Amino acid sequence: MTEQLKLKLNDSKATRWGALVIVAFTMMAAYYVNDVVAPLKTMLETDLAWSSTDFGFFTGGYSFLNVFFLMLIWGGLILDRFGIRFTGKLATILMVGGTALEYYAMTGLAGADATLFGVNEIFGYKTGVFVAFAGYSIFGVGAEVAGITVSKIIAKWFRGKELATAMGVQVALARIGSQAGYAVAIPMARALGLPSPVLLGLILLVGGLIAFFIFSVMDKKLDKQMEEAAIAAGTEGEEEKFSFKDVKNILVNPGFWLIALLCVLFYSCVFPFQKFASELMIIKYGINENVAGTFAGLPALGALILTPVFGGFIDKRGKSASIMILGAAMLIGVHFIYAIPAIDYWLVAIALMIILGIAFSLVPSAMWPAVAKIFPVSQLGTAYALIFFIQNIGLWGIPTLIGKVLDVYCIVGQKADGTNMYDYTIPMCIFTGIACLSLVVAFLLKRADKKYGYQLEEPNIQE
Ligand SMILES: NCCCC[C@H](NC(=O)[C@@H](N)CCCCN)C(=O)O
Repeated sequence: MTEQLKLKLNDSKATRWGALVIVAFTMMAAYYVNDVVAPLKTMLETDLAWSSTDFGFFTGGYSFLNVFFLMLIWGGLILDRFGIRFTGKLATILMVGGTALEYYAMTGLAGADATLFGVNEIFGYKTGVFVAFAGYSIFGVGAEVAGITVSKIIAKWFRGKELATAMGVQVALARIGSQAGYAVAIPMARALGLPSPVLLGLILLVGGLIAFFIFSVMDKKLDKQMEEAAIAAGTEGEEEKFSFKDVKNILVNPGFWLIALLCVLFYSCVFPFQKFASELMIIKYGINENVAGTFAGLPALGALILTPVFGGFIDKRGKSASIMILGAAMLIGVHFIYAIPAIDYWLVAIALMIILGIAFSLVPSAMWPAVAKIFPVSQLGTAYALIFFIQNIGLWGIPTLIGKVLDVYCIVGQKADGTNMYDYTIPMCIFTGIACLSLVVAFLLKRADKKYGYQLEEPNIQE
């Protein structure tokens, strides 16, 4: 009986995986909203008069507040100070509010002449574009803070259990949200109106908020059980708290900088590329608009299946550093072939998307558990927040740059409906260059692993 009483909620496999599914649903909704506007780029041009610069500005909005107002850093501090339940709810509320604003911009402020408080231009952007950007920026703060919160939740609920697999499964579930966003956006927008996919995202996020409240009840119970267990073991009050010394320790670790650099370079070649990929599919490869989004979302679909598979391999065999090198090398091949003007056969485009999906599974499944190998658990939340912060610089800068480059250097004509035709060679060369840098960093990480003994090449599960 006493043994029974000592069992904590997360000792039950069904309960801890149930908790994971609940918070993963919130993240799935977040990834859906994050990606659902990307395939609508051309429709935004025709229906709302957005230019490529407007689209790049909006897309970069996801990271704007995180980078320039250090929101991820504040989010990390709030997380460590006020805990996962408060931060998770706050982050989800921000996502709901931001998406509602984005939806309003695409309905109430649609078109070039829309005005808000009598103005039809804010900082040189159409009012509708700026408000959509503001909404997406608020959503981006919520999504990123929710991301670090969920990482910490997994570390808490799965410590000493299936930690890496749980992280892989959470990322895989998030990819379902991305793929759904890419797949439904155009057909739904055509059938029910341009902003309807965003409205669906808003509804999903409200569901995600409810899910987080349910999780909070479970987590509160777990905390109580942990306290009781700590009192019984005489270890109460020994829980490691956040300290500013941790930040210094993280920043002086070369492993941190190499992972952060690899993260920003690698992800800058994937997420921002995907935002423009639907249009690339349509213009360069002649793929039908209705399915272009589905193809652009293929990496997410591949990653959904492969991330847990590669995670399992890494758990058993190790080779994380080598796997990151392989993923970065594949990324170079993909972007380089997309950049070649003469190769415009649609099957090649799809094959490359599938290869990108494999690379997109290899690197994250090796990278995120590697962070947990380099840093002690007490520094993990802060380390993830700092890495996400640096990554967000790329997620803001690259789409902004690509949008501008498209408008300034790449317009090659106009379609019958008046929208621009773009030559994507220069943007794809930019992505190829960044991918090359990521390969260099991956090699440096492998060298640092040998030098500093991070054990990245060792399996996680010792037999
Ligand atoms: N335990 C960490 C999991 C991170 C997963 C990773 N997400 C990110 O890097 C986010 N900062 C950015 C998400 C942007 C979504 N389009 C991932 O691979 O998704």
